[in-house]
Amino acid sequence: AARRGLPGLLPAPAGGSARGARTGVRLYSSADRKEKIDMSRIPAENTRNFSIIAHVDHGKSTLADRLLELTGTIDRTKNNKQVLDKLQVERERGITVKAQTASLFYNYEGKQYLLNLIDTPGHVDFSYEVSRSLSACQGVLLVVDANEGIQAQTVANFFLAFEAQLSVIPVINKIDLKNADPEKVESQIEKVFDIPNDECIKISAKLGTNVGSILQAVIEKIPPPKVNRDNPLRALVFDSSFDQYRGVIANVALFDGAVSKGDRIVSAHTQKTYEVNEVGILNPNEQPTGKLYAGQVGYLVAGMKDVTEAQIGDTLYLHKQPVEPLPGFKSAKPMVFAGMYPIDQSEYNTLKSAIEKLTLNDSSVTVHRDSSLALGAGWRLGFLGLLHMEVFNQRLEQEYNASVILTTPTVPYKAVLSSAKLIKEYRAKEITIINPAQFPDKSKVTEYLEPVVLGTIITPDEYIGKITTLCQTRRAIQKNIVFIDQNRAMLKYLFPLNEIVVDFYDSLKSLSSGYASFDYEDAGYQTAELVKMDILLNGNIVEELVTVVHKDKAYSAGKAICERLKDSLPRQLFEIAVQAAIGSKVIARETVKAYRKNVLAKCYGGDITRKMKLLKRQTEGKKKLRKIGNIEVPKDAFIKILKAQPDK
Ligand SMILES: Nc1nc2c(ncn2[C@@H]2O[C@H](COP(=O)(O)OP(=O)(O)OP(=O)(O)O)[C@@H](O)[C@H]2O)c(=O)[nH]1
Repeated sequence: AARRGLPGLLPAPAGGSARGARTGVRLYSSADRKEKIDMSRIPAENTRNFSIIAHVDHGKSTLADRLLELTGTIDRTKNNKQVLDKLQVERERGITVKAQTASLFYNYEGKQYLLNLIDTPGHVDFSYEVSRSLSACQGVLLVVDANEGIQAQTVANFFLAFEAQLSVIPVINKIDLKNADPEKVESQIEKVFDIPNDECIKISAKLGTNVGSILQAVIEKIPPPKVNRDNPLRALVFDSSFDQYRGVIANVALFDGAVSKGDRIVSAHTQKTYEVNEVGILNPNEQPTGKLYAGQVGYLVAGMKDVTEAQIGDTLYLHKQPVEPLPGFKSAKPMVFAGMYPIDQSEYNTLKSAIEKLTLNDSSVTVHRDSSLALGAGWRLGFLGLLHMEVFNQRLEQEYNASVILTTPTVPYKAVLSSAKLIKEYRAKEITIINPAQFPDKSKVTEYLEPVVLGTIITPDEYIGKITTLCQTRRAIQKNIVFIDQNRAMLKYLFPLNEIVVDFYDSLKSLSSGYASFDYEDAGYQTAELVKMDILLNGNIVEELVTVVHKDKAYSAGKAICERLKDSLPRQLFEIAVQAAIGSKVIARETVKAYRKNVLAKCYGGDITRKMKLLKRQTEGKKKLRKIGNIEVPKDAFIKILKAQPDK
């Protein structure tokens, strides 16, 4: 089953990440050194394709830095920190979002090996990237923190690798920490994953202790890729990005044959033919090699100018030598949908092209055109979780200078229709609702269905009581509980997705002082009593805030949203009624009082320059305002509400 998408983990503030500054990192330029690399000299038997997987913060990127240094790929005299985290958002938030690839050359027992390392993100929202990276690998390093031990995502990632039948090398990291207990972690690994404890490699990625033995294990324990260089080319596009000047850069893993600069290649997906302009390895910067052979992993530029041309999961082959396409990837299943609109409709086309380019690099986002009376023409985007949504939004801003309006995220509900008219309109009896504004009325449906997920929580036993209570308030059903050592338990719960999508992780973290971890996988749908809730300002519906809620929670959710909205709305010249309503029935109300006359008088006070200044500031501010009726709402008022969802 696909594992993905946890919401609510709103990361450390920009720039001030707990892991220290990440700026000033320079990649070692190896352009001269390896210009003439002859890739044919490295047979598939001497190639290893592997990935590092771990729970968030257990040290994947730090280990990757050490492996890059040890193999001379980057200069070890520099203070390298998370070299593979290239995106600005990754450096600011201190998390890996995109999987990156690096080819390492290593001499072992008189032979030269090519070790292709694919770094993967740790956060659950990005586990789609993990499974995609694994399809190009034969083995993984499963990194576990010697102090924290196995966490929910260690389990999830292990099973991704296990299901893909990859060799797993367990690595216990951070043995330098004062409270490290590698023996305890070894026995957890044996108990949960059935891996004999003498197979664990104990290291400190930070200090570099024992990292060399990892390279030996990679060579000895991970099998080389099974490929055939004599067959015609068969290359899997496992990632791609867009460069303004060169067009699409495809990351490829070669399963058969070879590809050279100047070759004519065909995309199995579009059947279009291209000429290869550049081909090479990632070192970790692009390093042209002129040719790549089966078993190798690298990049390729072939004049694909349109973002739709390089589909991730596509197979490339040589012109006139068609092959059976590789299986590709299951497409990602979005867990959270939100509307996205340009702040000003004149920016529609610019935003459209930015979204297209960014979705090429992040193929797990789904995009549908959408429009709204109040917000104009826009899109409805599907994300793997709330953090994923935030990161996408931030990347749009940082990499494309786009600023957008986002609506309240919703999970994909379903409705079984009873109205013949609607069945005809949708040409289906069961429909999926990804836009709360289109939620059909109770009188037109037989039943509503909500998505559910199977959640795994790993926690020290002292928090079990509090966690059980939290899960109950989220309508969860306990499925299982096992102890993974004397004082750590693994709990399994069936959750309605909408109960965990926003803030569950934050609540779990705070009640367990940060010690409990959480991950989940898709578990289908269940019937539910759902209602559509509108939020109104002086009687006008706020399109951004239409939501679907469980009937039993409507009152508390409505009240909390009204309170939050009241706090984030600036006072205006008149009173504002903030209401939550189901149909025509108002279930909660708050009031934002008007400015008092004498405050206004004081403020303007006859001082003309002061008045002008105020007016100027107001016009500048107008650009960031949304008008609902005659009420001016700052754009970030809604975002504040999204982030601080009601504790139901
Ligand atoms: N003491 C100690 N700290 C370590 C060690 N390895 C990593 N760290 C620290 O642990 C933190 C997380 O390390 P990262 O390498 O960024 O972790 P990650 O698993 O790549 O995290 P994501 O990319 O966000 O999934 C950083 O502050 C590292 O400096 C180690 O061996 N010892």
